[in-house]
Amino acid sequence: MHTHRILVINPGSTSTKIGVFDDEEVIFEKTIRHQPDEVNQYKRIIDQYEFRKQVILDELDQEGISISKLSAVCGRGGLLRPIEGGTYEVNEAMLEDLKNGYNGEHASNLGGMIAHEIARSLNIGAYIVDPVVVDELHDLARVSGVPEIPRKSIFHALNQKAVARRAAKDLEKPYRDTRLIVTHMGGGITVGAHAGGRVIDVNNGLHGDGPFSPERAGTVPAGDLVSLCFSGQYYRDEVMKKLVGQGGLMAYLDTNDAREVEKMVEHGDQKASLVYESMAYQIAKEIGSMSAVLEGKVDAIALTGGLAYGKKFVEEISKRVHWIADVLVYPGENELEALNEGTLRVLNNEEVPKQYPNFAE
Ligand SMILES: Nc1ncnc2c1ncn2[C@@H]1O[C@H](COP(=O)(O)OP(=O)(O)O)[C@@H](O)[C@H]1O
Ligand SMILES: CCCC(=O)OP(=O)(O)O
Repeated sequence: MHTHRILVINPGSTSTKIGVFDDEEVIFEKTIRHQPDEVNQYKRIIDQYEFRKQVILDELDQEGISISKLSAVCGRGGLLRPIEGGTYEVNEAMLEDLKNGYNGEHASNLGGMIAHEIARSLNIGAYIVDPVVVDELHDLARVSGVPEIPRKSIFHALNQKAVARRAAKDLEKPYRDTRLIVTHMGGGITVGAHAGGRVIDVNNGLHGDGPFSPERAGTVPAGDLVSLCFSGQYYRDEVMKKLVGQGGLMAYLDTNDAREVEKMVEHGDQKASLVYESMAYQIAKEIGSMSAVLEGKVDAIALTGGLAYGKKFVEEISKRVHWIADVLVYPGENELEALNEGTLRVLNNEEVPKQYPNFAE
């Protein structure tokens, strides 16, 4: 069997991560961090398309990796309609929903689109794996209190699933039989309750739900938000930016880089200390709430994402939740590997790629 060379693309809110794999072996991996000004100059996520694509092509070029040798390209999937997990072929219906941001705006919308463009020029397959809209919510979790606003499943599905499988392996149990609270802490933060191999509850990490994050507001007092919206002071886009992009650490400390915040804390900045500890406090609260979802039967709490590199930050969370279950820490994420594995399963004919439905038909 010949080797499959796969390019995987993971656009996140604060970074673009890329990897090139020969079968399971990574031959190139790079995280390109974006300054807030660099991405915030674009009004809409779709406007970042050319910039992010060029960044990827330039990195490959600098590394001397020719795209002509690729067998497939895989991108992180974005804010599509709710679908089950798995590997999907990028098709026209999907491209349409990604372009229009069917469920909102997030950098992951660009993953499938860029994968498609690169793949099309080479006449090879383009895929997405476990997009951020994977929906396995328990019906109880959907009820918000306002019938017109059901709760939605928008989260780091790809890494939550990958880390949950890894934690289950470390606990020497099948994932299906493991009850976990997985907390992904990146540009956005999501806390998921995993039971029976499904994420039965999770905060919507994008649109004002759960802890605040390096660049998102999380849950805010709803009444005050309504007043702000109708104050006549802001356009819709401006309020949205306060929730996504300019919220959280960005709003209080003018940076979405937790390492910068840690430096401020080290230098005795009281405001930075309060805000950083408050982010850990809110995460711990969300973990506590997911422990109630799992009725206190929790095998482990897994902390992952870029923020999980911060030792003190992890301690701040752990000290408030370690009584629930053991805390396992998996800093960074396995998203590139997970994208590659999902694509390989299709190229090796172990799995048939799923088709994103044409909802217009
Ligand atoms: N070594 C580290 N220590 C503390 N925080 C870190 C470290 N590395 C990355 N981070 C923080 O993690 C966040 C980004 O996480 P990441 O999972 O890469 O985000 P995304 O994929 O959403 O862009 C940033 O706030 C970044 O500063
Ligand atoms: C939309 C949920 C996924 C998410 O927040 O990803 P980032 O942390 O990469 O922005």
